[in-house]
Amino acid sequence: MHPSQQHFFRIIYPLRVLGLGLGGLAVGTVFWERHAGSAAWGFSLFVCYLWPHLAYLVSKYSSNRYRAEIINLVLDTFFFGALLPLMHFNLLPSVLVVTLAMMDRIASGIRGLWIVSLLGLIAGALLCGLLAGFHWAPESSMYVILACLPMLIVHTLSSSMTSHRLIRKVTRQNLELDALRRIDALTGLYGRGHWEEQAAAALRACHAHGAPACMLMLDIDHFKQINDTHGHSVGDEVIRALAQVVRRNVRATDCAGRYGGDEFTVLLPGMQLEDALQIAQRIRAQVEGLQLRDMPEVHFTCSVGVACAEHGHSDLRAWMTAADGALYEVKKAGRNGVSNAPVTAFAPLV
Ligand SMILES: Nc1nc2c(ncn2[C@@H]2O[C@H](COP(=O)(O)OP(=O)(O)OP(=O)(O)O)[C@@H](O)[C@H]2O)c(=O)[nH]1
Repeated sequence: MHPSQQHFFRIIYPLRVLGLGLGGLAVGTVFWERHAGSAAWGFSLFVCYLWPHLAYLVSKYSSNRYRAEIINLVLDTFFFGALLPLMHFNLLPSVLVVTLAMMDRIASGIRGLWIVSLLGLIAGALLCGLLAGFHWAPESSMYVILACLPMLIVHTLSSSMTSHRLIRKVTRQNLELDALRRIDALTGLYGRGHWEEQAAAALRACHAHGAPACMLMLDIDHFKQINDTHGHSVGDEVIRALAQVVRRNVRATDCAGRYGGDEFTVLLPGMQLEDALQIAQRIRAQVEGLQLRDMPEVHFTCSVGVACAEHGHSDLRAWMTAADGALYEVKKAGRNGVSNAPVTAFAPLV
């Protein structure tokens, strides 16, 4: 059973007991004022104080509990409809019963429930009106108004609490979804989208006030061969191991991401080229010395392109192209190395 359905079954019984119990107070006051007969009293006592327990037992022992509970919800409104002519359409309790019942059914989110319930309510009112007669006495006395208040107050507060819980749950799930979007599942490094956002912000800071920043672009050498020789799961292990090396060598303020496949990008805000090259060399050397625990015979290396943010980079793509160009140079020169994009002198606009 889906957790949301379990929750639905858990709360519907106490809510029905409470709602109908308080509703019975209002109905009873109207009946008392108009000296209702025993049939009307008997019916309202059944609806308000017996039916909630009966509905619970019916759904509990039903083979399809969800369906049984939906039928119960429609039957609820059929009974509410029947109470309207018995109350001679006393205005306040009638309006409250119809409005609150419809509110609950709309809020349940169950498709079509409110419309079927509305039909059930009209059917109940018509049937009971035909049997007991249609009498019209809409004035609500002060006693009836007072008797309606508990139902109104409790319903309003419980609806607000439900909305409050729902909003908190949706907010929490949105945060979790956001974390999933930001983090690469295989390596735990940032994913491409988040990394690009951070890198674009660093480039904007460079344009705005000359804040330095460097980017490393890493690619595992002959990774396809590793996959082909040892299998995809060893390939994944290699990716994870490289990610660990990257993580060990960056600061908390840096942003290390897996850009896709066997390609990694590291953003180093506030860093000059010399320092960035040192970090790149350190990562490259540590990757060269890596040994997988279960596959010590697998060795691999990586190539790194380094590029500093420049005013001449019109956008992130241009900055990444510079780092990619440096990476290409390393690959061309035989791999397992580090290279940087040529630094262009900044010519101020006149
Ligand atoms: N195991 C594994 N393989 C992946 C994953 N994503 C991409 N790949 C593979 O990574 C390989 C990438 O190879 P290429 O970038 O074409 O080239 P390479 O073999 O690394 O060669 P060079 O980059 O030129 O040194 C492809 O075979 C992809 O199928 C992944 O998540 N796990």
